[in-house]
Amino acid sequence: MSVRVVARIRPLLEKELGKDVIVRADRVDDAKPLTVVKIPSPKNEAEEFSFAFNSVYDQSTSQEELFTAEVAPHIKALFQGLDVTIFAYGVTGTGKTHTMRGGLRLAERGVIPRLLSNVFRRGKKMMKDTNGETVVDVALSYYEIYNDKVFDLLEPPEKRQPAGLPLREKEGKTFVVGLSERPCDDLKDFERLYIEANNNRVTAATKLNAHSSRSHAILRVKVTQTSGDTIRESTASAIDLAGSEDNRRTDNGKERLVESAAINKSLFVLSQCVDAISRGDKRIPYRESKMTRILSLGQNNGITVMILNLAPIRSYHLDTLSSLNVSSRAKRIEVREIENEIVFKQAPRTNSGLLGANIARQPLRPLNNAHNVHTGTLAAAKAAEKAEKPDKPAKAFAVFADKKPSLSVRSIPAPTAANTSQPRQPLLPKPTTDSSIPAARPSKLARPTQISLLRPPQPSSLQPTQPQQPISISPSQIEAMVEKKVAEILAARAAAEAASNPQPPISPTLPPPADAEPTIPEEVARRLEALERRIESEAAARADDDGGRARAEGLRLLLQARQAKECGEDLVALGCYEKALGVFPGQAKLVGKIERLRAKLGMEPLVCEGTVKEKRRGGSAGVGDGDGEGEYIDGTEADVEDDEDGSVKVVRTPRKKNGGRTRVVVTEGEEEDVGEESPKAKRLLEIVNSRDLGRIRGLHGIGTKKAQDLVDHLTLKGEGEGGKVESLAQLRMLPGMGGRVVERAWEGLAVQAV
Ligand SMILES: Nc1ncnc2c1ncn2[C@@H]1O[C@H](COP(=O)(O)OP(=O)(O)OP(=O)(O)O)[C@@H](O)[C@H]1O
Repeated sequence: MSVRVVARIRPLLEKELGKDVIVRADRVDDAKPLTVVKIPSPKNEAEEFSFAFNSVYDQSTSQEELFTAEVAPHIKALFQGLDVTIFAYGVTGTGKTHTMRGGLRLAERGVIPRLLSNVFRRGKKMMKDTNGETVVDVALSYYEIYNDKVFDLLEPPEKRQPAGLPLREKEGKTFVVGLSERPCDDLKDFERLYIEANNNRVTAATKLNAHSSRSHAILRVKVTQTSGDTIRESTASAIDLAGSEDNRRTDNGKERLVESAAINKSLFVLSQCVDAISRGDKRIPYRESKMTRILSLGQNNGITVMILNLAPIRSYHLDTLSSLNVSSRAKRIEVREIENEIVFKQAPRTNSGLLGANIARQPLRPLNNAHNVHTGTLAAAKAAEKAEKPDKPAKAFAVFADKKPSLSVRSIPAPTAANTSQPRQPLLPKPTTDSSIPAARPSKLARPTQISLLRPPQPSSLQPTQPQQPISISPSQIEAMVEKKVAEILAARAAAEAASNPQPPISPTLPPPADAEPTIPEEVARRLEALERRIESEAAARADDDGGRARAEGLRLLLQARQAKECGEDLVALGCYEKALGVFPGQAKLVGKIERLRAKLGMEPLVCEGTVKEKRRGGSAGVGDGDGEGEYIDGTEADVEDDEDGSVKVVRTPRKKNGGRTRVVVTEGEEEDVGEESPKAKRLLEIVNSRDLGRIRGLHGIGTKKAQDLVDHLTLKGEGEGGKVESLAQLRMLPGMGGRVVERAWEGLAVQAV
């Protein structure tokens, strides 16, 4: 379930030679490999955003290098029964298809043909090594998701049903019903099938890419190992996602626009899923698109590698930023899992084969090893046996999930074996908002796995409590907290010993310590250790580019809001805007957008001072949710314009005396209007309260009848009973008005005022 995220910057295409290159790969220090992507701020060239990944591949990276580093090491795991998913993500024309499929020449072949070649080679070797006792079969399925419909690419297009193939969830996995599967004996077989199938895939020329994929293509390679009466099955999925695109840049016609809307929507849902997972939301919106259902990012068992494809030039600037933001969040899913996965309660099948120099991956959870083993086999029986014993120590998956890091007993869910009917477990959050954690954080693999069992924690650098909090505490505070935690742990141990309780006081799900040494129980030690690393890396990241990160986050939210608006997802857009306001507090245009959306959705107006106070209604996501995303950008106030032309402008003004937090649009008597927007609001109310038919009729969107009704209503009521309208909210409640009418009238005033 770990997600490894790597970025690949493609070289300049011939037509791009001489263009302005703005994306570059970098390293955290000279001795380290490339792990950072740098890109200037869209507004201020002098300022650079940094995004850290598990690995970064620059323009010079060959197909072979990428494959060898990122895919080849997982083939062993595939044969150990783990599912492997590799997917390419990025804006249209950035090299996803090149990465996954590649060219026909040997050196140009992409991940997919190389994967198949390796699978066949390994399968043959296995059969040879076991003198034919183990038989390895490979079968392929290949399908596309086009306009949110699933079509089998191994079937001729004329056989397609317009509605496409349905999806079903079974045993925690998503299946395409009626998908064909073809046995495939060797590379030749594969190439024939694959080339033929690709001809069935929908592609078209757009302005940005002569052969743009208009669908998401999913190749599934099923590896079945039969050995005596045991069968082990695992699947490698290679996914070439269609690229997100800005229709303003692609000159798309009607058909392309429909495709594009479907592509953008599904990619938007994917980014929402990534966000929801990284926030630790209970509800992950997988089901909102077929692609996300199938990808099941973070829900699927096994290994997932996300390859972010990037174009290096300026014309992709905002799109590049947007995909950098999404993917760097996806990386967080992996980071959190790395921290949670070191649990060795059962004898694991080691993944030593994954210990390549480039692999910063965790040993997989032991029970993952039972994945894809058919019931009836020895391994499956063993897995089932384990699953049936809830009292057995299980994977401490929720290390960061417990709000209270006290030493209390936590019940730990029984592990999930693959291909069982376990419902999907919502992922637990890694509560950092960081989008640029230094990728050089040490791999857990590099650490001795027993260390946390035997080694007392080092108090000076551990962070003991409140893992959900953003890291904003000083080193001395950390130290004090650590001292306290360690004291607590020791006290608990002493109490337990005094009570002659042979069990460690922390968690009865853990075995007693190997000796009577005052060691910290494994789970706590592990937790502290993980926190220590997190604090180190986050502090480093924070020191590195605190403000830049916050701004990048703000921009990402604005871009996301815009995308959501385009998809008609007003509620989602509102949530994003409100969060962005947390980053760019008091920003007038942003407040205007929020107000209009709230009015449109029939919600109360925003009440805001500096950062927005949450005022949820109708499920809207608010800001200030304590995840640190609403942090004020230190030292400057950003004035952000999310223009209708799709660009996002960031204008910085000197910090104001009150901390740069402008009070804005306040209604309903909570505070008088003091923000920039207030003149408009006041002016609107003044016109309404004048009861002057002519003036009211002059308001945008208010015709003669509405104006007359309004005047009649106000005249009928005495001042105390609503004869005077005090706020926009009150105005919305009047007969014939409503959110949309008020919004339009207000918008009209805004236009006049400029
Ligand atoms: N690493 C690379 N080396 C050389 N050429 C590349 C590389 N990556 C991409 N290209 C070229 O860039 C162009 C666009 O690449 P590709 O079609 O793979 O983009 P894409 O992301 O799949 O686009 P879409 O989403 O529109 O399908 C192609 O001409 C491809 O050959």
